[in-house]
Amino acid sequence: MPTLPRNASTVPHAEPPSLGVAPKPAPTSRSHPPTPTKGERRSFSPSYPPPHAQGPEVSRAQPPQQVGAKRQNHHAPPPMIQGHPNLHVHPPSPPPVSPKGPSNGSKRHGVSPTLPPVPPETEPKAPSTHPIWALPPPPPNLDCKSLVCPEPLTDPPAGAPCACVLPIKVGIRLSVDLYSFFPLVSDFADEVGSGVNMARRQVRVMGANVAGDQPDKTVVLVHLVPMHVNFDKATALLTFQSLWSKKISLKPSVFGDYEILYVVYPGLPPSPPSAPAGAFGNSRNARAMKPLGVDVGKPPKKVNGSVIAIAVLSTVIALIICTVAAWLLILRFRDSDDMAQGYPHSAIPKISRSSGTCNTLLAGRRSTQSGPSSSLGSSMAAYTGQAKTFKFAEIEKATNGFDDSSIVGEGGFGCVYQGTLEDGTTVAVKVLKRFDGQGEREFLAEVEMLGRLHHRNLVKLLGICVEENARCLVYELIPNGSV
Ligand SMILES: Nc1ncnc2c1ncn2[C@@H]1O[C@H](COP(=O)(O)OP(=O)(O)OP(=O)(O)O)[C@@H](O)[C@H]1O
Repeated sequence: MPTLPRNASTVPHAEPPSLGVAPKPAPTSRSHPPTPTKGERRSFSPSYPPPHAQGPEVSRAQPPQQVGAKRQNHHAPPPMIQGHPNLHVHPPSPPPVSPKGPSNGSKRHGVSPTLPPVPPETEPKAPSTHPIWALPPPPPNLDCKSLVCPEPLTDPPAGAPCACVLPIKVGIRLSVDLYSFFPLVSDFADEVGSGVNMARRQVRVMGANVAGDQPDKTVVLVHLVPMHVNFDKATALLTFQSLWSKKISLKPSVFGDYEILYVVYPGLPPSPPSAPAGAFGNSRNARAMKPLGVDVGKPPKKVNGSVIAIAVLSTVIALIICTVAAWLLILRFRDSDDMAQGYPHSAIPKISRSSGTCNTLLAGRRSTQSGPSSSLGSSMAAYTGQAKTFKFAEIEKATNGFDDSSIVGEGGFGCVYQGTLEDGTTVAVKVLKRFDGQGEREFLAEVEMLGRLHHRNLVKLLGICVEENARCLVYELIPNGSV
């Protein structure tokens, strides 16, 4: 941003170039608005609406940071170089080197671009910075004649209550030279006002200057004045955003491309803002700025909900598949184990005698098939004792269908039933309750032992019953007592 002179000491005491208009002494009274010559009015004064109408208001230029007690009044002195109260406003000298040249302005306004520059006064040497050229003041607000507003306050816009107001200060760099800008002040104020949604009378073009070392550009100082004492926070922020997001539609064909330099108001973010995207692009300094800090890398990416759902679903399905596979394996091993024992698990019906204390596992299969089971086949085939092999049906009939009333006792082998064979022989029938390897071994051991041993103190084994799902030992019945 070009350096704008803050006070008279920074302003060169240079005689503005002569434009063929004789300087006039500055009026000293507020009641004397500037009376530029015909040529001046045509060339450099923005058009103003009537004092109380909506329209642009232009007053003395003040640099954005200037804080002082300078009086700003509606009847400002005629345009002058800031700090030179006795000098009339003259249009700035043509830029020393301008691609466009002052021909635009002169063509438009009849000002000769070839006017020879007037040598500067002998006093201080002009600094490299250009002075702010104050623009003609706005028409007086007749309602607030006695109002005196110290910096940074300023007079209210026409139609507003008579109270000093605090303006938003805006710096804008236009891609037109200073000569070309002055006659466009009114249009410029119109477009700024519409860009920030403010009434025309709230926009004051305070001054303009050549943009530093860019003679073909112009820095314009604009005050946006509130209708009341202050802008509310929302309005100020909205204006701030509108400006930085370049919502002002300045005609490129007239003003060229423009650049916001600063927007200053209490409570607003610093200028240029850092939050909005592209805001740095408006600042040459900010472009190269990079905040110091630790690069912690990219923040973790937010996980999509559908991804989580898919992951959970996949896990559940995998768990189900594993469970089913494990269950099938278990079943397979159990079946193979049963097969190894000769008893297909599914083929062993369980008959639970709920009544009585004897929990007997019986073969429920009422098969007519007789003969040893597959697992005992070889062992029973080797049995050469005198015990008879009974059919299951015979044992079942003898015990009245293994009726609970026939139970005479229960041991480790199983339940013992008493029964009567067809030939009238009373017998005690032990029914094997364990259909596992141990039960089978016990069964065989007892059969082997009792088949070979005969003693008066040993109960006599009359026979056995070995069918697919039944293992029974048939003894002579010992009446009246425990054996
Ligand atoms: N031949 C039999 N005559 C009458 N009752 C019997 C006969 N054999 C067994 N019992 C009855 O059945 C009960 C259990 O007999 P079992 O031989 O099974 O008993 P245990 O010898 O105690 O058992 P384990 O089979 O563990 O040796 C006996 O206490 C008896 O009351």
